[in-house]
Amino acid sequence: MVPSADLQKWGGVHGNMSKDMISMFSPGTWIAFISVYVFIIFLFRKFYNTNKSSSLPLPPGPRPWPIVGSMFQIGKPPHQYFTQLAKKYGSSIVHVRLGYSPWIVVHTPELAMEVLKTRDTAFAYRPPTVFSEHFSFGYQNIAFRQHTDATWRHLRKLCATSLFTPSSLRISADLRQEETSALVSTIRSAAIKGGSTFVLKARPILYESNMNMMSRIIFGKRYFGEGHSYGTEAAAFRIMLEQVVEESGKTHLGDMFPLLRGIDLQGTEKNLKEHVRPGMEKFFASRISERRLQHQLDGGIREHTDFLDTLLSLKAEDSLSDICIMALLSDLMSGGSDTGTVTVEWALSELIAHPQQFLKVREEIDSVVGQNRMVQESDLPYLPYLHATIKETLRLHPPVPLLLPHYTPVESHLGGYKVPARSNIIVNIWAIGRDPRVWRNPEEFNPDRFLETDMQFVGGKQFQLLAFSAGRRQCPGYPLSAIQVPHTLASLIQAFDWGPPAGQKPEDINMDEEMGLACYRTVPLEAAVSYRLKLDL
Ligand code: HEM
Repeated sequence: MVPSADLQKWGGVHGNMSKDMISMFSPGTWIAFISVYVFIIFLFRKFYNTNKSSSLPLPPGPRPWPIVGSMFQIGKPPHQYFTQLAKKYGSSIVHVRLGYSPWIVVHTPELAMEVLKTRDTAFAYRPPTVFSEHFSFGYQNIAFRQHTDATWRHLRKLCATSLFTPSSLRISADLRQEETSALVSTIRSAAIKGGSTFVLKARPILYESNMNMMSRIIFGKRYFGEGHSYGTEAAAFRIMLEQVVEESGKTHLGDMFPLLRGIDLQGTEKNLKEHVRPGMEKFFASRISERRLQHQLDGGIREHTDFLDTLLSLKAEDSLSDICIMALLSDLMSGGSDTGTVTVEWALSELIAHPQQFLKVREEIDSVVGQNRMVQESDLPYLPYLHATIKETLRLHPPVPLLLPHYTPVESHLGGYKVPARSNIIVNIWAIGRDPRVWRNPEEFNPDRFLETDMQFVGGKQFQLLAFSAGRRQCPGYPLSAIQVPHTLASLIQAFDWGPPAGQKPEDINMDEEMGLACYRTVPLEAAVSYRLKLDL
């Protein structure tokens, strides 16, 4: 059963009932009522509760303050805070209470396997949250729908069999190549104009390129940079993105105190309900209706050129409601936006900080592709060191370091400890990626370690390298990222020399992290960049 509905119903029922009930009874009747209620619960727990996990202890963790729990102790970024807690309590599983919400955080491949594989069915739920409810149009998307829901399985299957198949990805190969070439050409113009002292602020330009690529793959339009021609529509798109990023970073009291949900003391839910969600709905509904019109004008002969075409042309038995299509579109846009951007930004940062490894990637590309043509997606299978570099980057800097929260609506157990009902189950993949018991010299950036093993991101065989997660909730966008991220990185390394800005040394590159929609560099990357290929490429 989806727990969200229950929680909201309880909040609503309490909210509506309390006034009438209070005036109906005298204080004495109330005290008697509460005493009987507590006594019945005590008897029930003592004699009828056969749940074995109840007798287990909770995992160790900070002693929670009354009511607020450890809300005010949680440090930033949270993955580093949890890692410190695990060290402090000498335990690979810890328990932290935030308000009334229990969080169970695991820090080893073995416990990750228990969450994501062995007991996947028990822990693949998602917690109901204020943001996820509105962002997903009422839990209609993949990321926040419960895995027990048949439509969730249908949506995941659609991704695997229609959107991210090798043949559908081949269809979008040309547009990815165009966007990567546009990225190279924009940086080249800026570098030539800027001369020998040119310093590139990498993140905005990587972000715009990534968003253009995603929006073209998904609904055939680009909204950033030169050559986009959708004035107000592009503005609406950007506003929508900004709002989603801002809202996703907010703490909602209703998530930690479910009974406060209806009151919305901070007014944050009102904003989501009245501005953010309608803005998203308007934007995506317009894309759907204009495409339907286009299909009518084309007389049904339009080929499936992007995801939206595919989603609107599904057979009757597979077809989706408009609200579900909108939720899926927002899922795919947000899933693929910052994750790809930060991966390339972190990879460039590490390579600038490690010039020897940079030269190794460069030499590999030059020897396979040469310097007379741009690297293409078809070259990727012949660039093992490039892939090892991306694995090493994602080991140290997973864009989603705690995965999305998993959840259990009922009491359970994990690693020999009790897991209370309605707990968030968190897999700290950042900690696993830096654990000396799992990796030799874990803090060292050394892509060579992946040349010695055949460790893959997906496949469910190992639980050390979990940037795309595993099991039921494993990232469905992996097949796209597995092409797009290495291709973008290879193109940038092939076309440009990269180094720290004048006056800085490679070892000065700051690697501090902060959390937003993904895990970013605290100081966005700035690099000295110069073009190295022929100008007519
Ligand atoms: C470097 C790129 C990416 C990384 C590192 C990444 C990582 C992740 C992670 C860690 C999760 C959470 C899994 C869990 O909770 O166990 C996830 C979920 C998801 N990702 Fe990705 N992702 C990437 C790219 C993409 C792309 C390109 C798309 C779509 C176009 C996408 C769509 C999704 C969706 C829809 C989910 C929710 C799955 C579910 O809850 O069933 N991701 N991703």
